[in-house]
Amino acid sequence: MENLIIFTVNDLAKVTNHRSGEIKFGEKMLTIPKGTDPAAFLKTSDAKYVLFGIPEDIGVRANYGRPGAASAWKSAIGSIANIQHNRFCKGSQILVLGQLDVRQEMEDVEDLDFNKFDDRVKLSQLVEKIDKEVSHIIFNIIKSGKTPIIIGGGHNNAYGNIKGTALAKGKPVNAVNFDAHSDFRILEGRHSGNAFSYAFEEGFLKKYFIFGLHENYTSKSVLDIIKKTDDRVRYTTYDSIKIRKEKDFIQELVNASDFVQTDCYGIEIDLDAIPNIPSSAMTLSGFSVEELRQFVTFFGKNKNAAYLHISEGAPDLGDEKNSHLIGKLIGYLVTDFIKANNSIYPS
Ligand SMILES: N=CN[C@@H](CCC(=O)O)C(=O)O
Repeated sequence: MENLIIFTVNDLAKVTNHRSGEIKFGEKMLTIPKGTDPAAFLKTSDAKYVLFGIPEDIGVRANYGRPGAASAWKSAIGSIANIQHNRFCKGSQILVLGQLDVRQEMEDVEDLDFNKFDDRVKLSQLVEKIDKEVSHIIFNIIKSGKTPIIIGGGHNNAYGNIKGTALAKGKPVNAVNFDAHSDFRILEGRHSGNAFSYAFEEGFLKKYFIFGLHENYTSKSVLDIIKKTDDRVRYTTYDSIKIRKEKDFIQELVNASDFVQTDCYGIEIDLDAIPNIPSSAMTLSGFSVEELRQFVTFFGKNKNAAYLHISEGAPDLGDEKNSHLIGKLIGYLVTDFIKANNSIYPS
């Protein structure tokens, strides 16, 4: 895991705002001790959950999107460190592994232009490079018996999560994706819009459920492909649940769960499904934060939940004075997941 920037105990101290009489997550979360091999430490650590950041937006750039998702990790770790450690959720269950080292790659893409074919090829090649690193790190976390909590980055990283999980489990895995988009676009070179189609095509993804697809942003060709693979790829639309009210939110959670829980599954979240959250494909219409939290709680309390990935949040695209809000939202989702997951595996 050489392309990893380890999050040290000093880094944690810097982002934790200490107050007397209170205990914050930052005072309880574990870090990799200096000079220790992270892969070896993972195997011996008591933590059940491993926090891993991917501060990149190269996949978003390769998908003609608006950069900014690289800033979510910093915002998230700053918020998570300041959550209260109490009877409801304990920071000591979390090991903060660190972030993928994408500094050079982020510099390399600064002047690339999506409209130029050669630049697009370069962007996709860099996404493939990140895919390899992500899958290797996720493989190591899962092999050590821990549950990864991944903070993106673009939704391109779903590919590495799925591949790493499948390789660690020795079989293809399932995924449930809370998203306005299918990310099942054609195999035209890697980007943030085709993580699931690549993982499916390459045999790492067995069954895939897209929860809350926006009908306006899903092409006829993708809908046709999904229709042909109904035994393995299914969806429910946001419009059918919240606008036309043809379907019930809770019943749809149950349907999605019945579909994916037959095997290990990843929980994928794209924050562009939530109104007003700064992201590349930001929207004013979509599920509420509370519905997203219910979704995470519902899927997190299943023994087959293998990981949680929160992607596409882009504090840099939002109001400078409130850039902490995405981190705060991510903090809620992380603790919802841990609380739900703990209810099936109490420590
Ligand atoms: N992961 C997001 N994929 C969406 C949004 C693209 C964007 O605007 O960034 C898609 O490909 O449609």
